[in-house]
Amino acid sequence: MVVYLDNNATTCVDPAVLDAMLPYLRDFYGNPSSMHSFGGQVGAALENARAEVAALLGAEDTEIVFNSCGSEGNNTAIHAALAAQPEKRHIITTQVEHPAILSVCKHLEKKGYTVTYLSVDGTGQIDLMELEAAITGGTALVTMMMANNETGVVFPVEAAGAIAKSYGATFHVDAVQAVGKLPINLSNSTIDMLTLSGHKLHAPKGIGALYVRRGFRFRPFLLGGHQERGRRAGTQNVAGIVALGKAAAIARQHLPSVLQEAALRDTLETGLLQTIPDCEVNGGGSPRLPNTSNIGFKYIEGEAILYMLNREGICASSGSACTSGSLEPSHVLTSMGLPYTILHGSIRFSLSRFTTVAEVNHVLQVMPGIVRRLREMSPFNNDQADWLQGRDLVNQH
Ligand SMILES: Cc1ncc(COP(=O)(O)O)c(C=O)c1O
Ligand code: FES
Repeated sequence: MVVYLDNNATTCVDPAVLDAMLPYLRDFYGNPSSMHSFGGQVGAALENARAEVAALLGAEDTEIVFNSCGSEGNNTAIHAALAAQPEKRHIITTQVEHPAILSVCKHLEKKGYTVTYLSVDGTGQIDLMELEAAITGGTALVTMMMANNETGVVFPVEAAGAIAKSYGATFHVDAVQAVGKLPINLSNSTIDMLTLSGHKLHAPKGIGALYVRRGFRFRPFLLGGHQERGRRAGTQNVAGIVALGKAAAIARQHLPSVLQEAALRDTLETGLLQTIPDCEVNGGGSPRLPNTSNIGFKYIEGEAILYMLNREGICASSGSACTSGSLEPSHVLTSMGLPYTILHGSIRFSLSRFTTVAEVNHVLQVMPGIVRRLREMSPFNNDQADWLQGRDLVNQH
């Protein structure tokens, strides 16, 4: 049995989504831009999908631009915001964004842009006063995530957007983790552009969308053909778009019962906290996504926990060094100022509407034993241990 609790990394394709897309791989292979009706029927499917995605976001159909993934959406949005106000060379983002934002910002700094990275507190939350203090009339863009992929912490985006608007800055939101998990209504919103990604909401990988508010002076990132009303060149991923449309329709139906998902997450979280000493919920003091639980188990390595969980058929993840291939612990947890023991011993469980009570119970059954065994093996089993005092040791992991 595989217990899949890594839904913030990616999700399974909903069987209904697969059924909807298959005909567009097998039978209806026409080009949606073609003049003949064989292609034309494909074009109609695209527009239906666009309407479904728009409905999930409370947007208009024409405000949805299909693309390949969340990373593309984020890159495009930043590019478009800077092109819309080329005289402004200041960007505001946060320290805990996804690399698809942070890497672009680092790159832009080398090109002469100034970037402010807003800090977060111990609960993973930003301070709007810090945004107020940083923003000026010269700020081209404020970009932040709606919900954090590692901790699930939700940012007050509408309030941040109101500040951005009052200074004339473009406001972009990376909602890759939020879409389908939180209600979103862009019809009355401060958001100019919003990124989503299909594979986080039970559509396949390789399809995404960027919402671009009507009237926003958008400059395309990919130049070429006139697809997507000239806003994203390239023959569309028709099957992927149909899949995203179906996934959006299902997500919209499912939204009212997202609270049940939160109940299952809470069962997992409180169960672990009750049975395992010395652990805490990262971001627990902030509003969070209903599906995410990031827990720090002190004195042991997250990677060791993942290894043991894997042997039990349980998929989870850690935002720390080894899994991401870098030598640093999670930039999100580091920005929260968490102690080293937590930084290295944190595990993210992320659920979906397909997660069952039996799966959660399985985790609750095996986790206490795993943590106990690892702690027995660990020489570092209290906060006073010498190794914790030596900062330089941390980077050797
Ligand atoms: C918050 C956030 N933004 C962007 C992305 C990138 O999305 P994609 O994998 O579709 O490029 C992810 C994926 O992990 C994410 O969690
Ligand atoms: S983060 Fe991988 S060993 Fe510490």
